[in-house]
Amino acid sequence: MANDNKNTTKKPKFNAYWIYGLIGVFLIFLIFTNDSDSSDKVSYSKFKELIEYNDVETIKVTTNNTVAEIFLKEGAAEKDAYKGLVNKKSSFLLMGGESADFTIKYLNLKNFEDYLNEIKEEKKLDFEIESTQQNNSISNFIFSILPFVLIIGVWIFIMRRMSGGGAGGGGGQIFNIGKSKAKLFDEKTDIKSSFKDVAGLEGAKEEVQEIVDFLKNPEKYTSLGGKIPKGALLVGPPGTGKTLLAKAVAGEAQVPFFSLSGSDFVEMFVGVGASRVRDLFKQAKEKSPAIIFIDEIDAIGRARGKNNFTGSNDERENTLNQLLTEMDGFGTNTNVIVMAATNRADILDKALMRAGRFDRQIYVDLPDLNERKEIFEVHLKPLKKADNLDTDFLSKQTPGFSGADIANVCNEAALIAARKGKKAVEKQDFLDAVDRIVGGLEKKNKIIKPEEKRRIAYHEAGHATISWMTEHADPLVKVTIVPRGQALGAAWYLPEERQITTKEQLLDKMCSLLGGRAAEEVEMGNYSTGAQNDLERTTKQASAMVTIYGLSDEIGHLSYYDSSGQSDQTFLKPYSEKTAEKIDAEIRKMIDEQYARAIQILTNNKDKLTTLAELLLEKEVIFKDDLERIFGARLFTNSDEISDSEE
Ligand SMILES: Nc1ncnc2c1ncn2[C@@H]1O[C@H](COP(=O)(O)OP(=O)(O)OP(=O)(O)O)[C@@H](O)[C@H]1O
Ligand SMILES: [Zn+2]
Repeated sequence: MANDNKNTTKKPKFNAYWIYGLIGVFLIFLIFTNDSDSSDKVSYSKFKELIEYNDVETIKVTTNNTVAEIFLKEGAAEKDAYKGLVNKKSSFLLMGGESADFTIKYLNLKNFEDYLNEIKEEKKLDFEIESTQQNNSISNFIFSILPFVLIIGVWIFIMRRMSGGGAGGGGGQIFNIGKSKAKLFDEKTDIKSSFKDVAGLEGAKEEVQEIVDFLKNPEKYTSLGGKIPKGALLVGPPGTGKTLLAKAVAGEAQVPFFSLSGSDFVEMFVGVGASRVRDLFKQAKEKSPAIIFIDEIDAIGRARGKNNFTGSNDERENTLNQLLTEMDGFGTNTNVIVMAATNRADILDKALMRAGRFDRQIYVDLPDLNERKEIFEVHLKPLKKADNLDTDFLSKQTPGFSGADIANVCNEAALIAARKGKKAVEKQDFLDAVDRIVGGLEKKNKIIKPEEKRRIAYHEAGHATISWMTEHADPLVKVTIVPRGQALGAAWYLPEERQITTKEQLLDKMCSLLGGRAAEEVEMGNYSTGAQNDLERTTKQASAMVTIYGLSDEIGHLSYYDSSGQSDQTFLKPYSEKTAEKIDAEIRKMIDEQYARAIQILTNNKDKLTTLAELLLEKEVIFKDDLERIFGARLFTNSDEISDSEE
């Protein structure tokens, strides 16, 4: 989250009365609604369980509030399994009603009725459907009227207070609930960010440059009939500068910037989220060209589940649907671009990523050594610091830190120096600040200890060495030990373009996958859990080679794969136990052989492995050039698309 909220503008002046009033009304409302179905709501699965065990006597389905009341059989409520679920009936009895043991909410009356009809015979239960609550007892009548009387009373009271307070037009504010909560940063007065303020992130900046160009000069693009991007998704760990980057785009393009968080859409009132989305886009269109920035979009963008019985996520889904509709709705001439940030792209609804929505994903990763240095330089600028301060040194002390962590270090160091009455912030203050922040980060498991870092460096160097030394492995472009998502380090490859792969190629690939663990053994003499992903991939690959592609001598030219996916259950394992044993042995043999080969290659090239690992420890990220310097030019050819990485 950006920490420079002081730029906030155009926030309506608050009149506190209506908030208190609203809370009052809401409380009253809660008290009464809770009383009128004082029995506890149970989940649908619990309900099924009750039915399953024949514990339900009658079900009373009311059609006006999608609630069904459930009455248990004599004695069932005392069962241990339902302890704590069955309610205390006192409050309801006061009002002269007969209390249900449970209630559940159902979603669709027709489906629910069908379901009940289906099980009625078997489970011997009664159910009745009543369209309105016809309860004529006087006390019930009073109790059903009273809340409304009270609500209206409070309402009148608030309105009086508000107009009495003389706040012009204050009464209208209550209706602002459906208005977007976006903070507007005006391009002329508020946005001072530019790409200069964003240190590092060269790749990401290059990608958003296109958005800047477009916002500055939309005609240039549209006149050629090109389609303009509507949305870009910034993906990366917290504090890596996603908000900063989006704001810098607005600053560079000199357009207004609407900023809000995904959770701002979600309120307790139904329909508010969707109406806020509508309002946000309306405002942005009025000011276009403009940028809308939605931080933490996962709050509304999580994958929509199947409509479950209780329909609890409806509100969030409505909000998401409205967002999708708005994004589809505005044409290319609207000149509003939506940028959103998340650190969990994997849980987002796929519909968000479809063409014409957030079809661009921009990765914003944790900074490497050099980038950290640049970030330090940005945040050191406003500080009064000692002359001999060495940013190289500082960035070496902060592996795994995000940009926000570094900003924090600088601020903390200044505070520490001030507390000591110093005239300038000194190296020791930064070290103290780092210690303090590491303490916090260690709890979050983000900090890598020096001996772990060494192991990661050797592991990655192992992958790199093998793929450089074997003919068919994909050549490397980059190796890093900067943590990235779940991975502690990674190596990127140039895959050769090929439609079919030979056995030799697959074996070389396996060998380089195993190179990480092999390097740990060669250097440290033991293994770690760090190779889990490598081993998983190797095992899957070997298994596919043996059982699917017919690439094992022992099993021969057979494939046990059924591409039609229609084979009968009994044919899932269309081989004998004996063959199964052979398959296991073949997979094991194949992997063992490649592992031994990896050990061999690394032992023969131990000096190069060491040079590479030490260089990695020093620089954290190294490129093809560095590898060439260590190993000499690679003998084998390659093409130019970057493939996936190895951890
Ligand atoms: N690359 C960077 N260059 C300079 N400062 C940075 C950088 N990355 C982060 N910062 C500092 O960290 C602060 C927080 O960053 P920002 O809010 O943009 O992170 P974020 O990725 O949006 O985080 P979150 O996911 O928590 O919202 C920024 O205001 C800035 O001071
Ligand atoms: Zn690995």
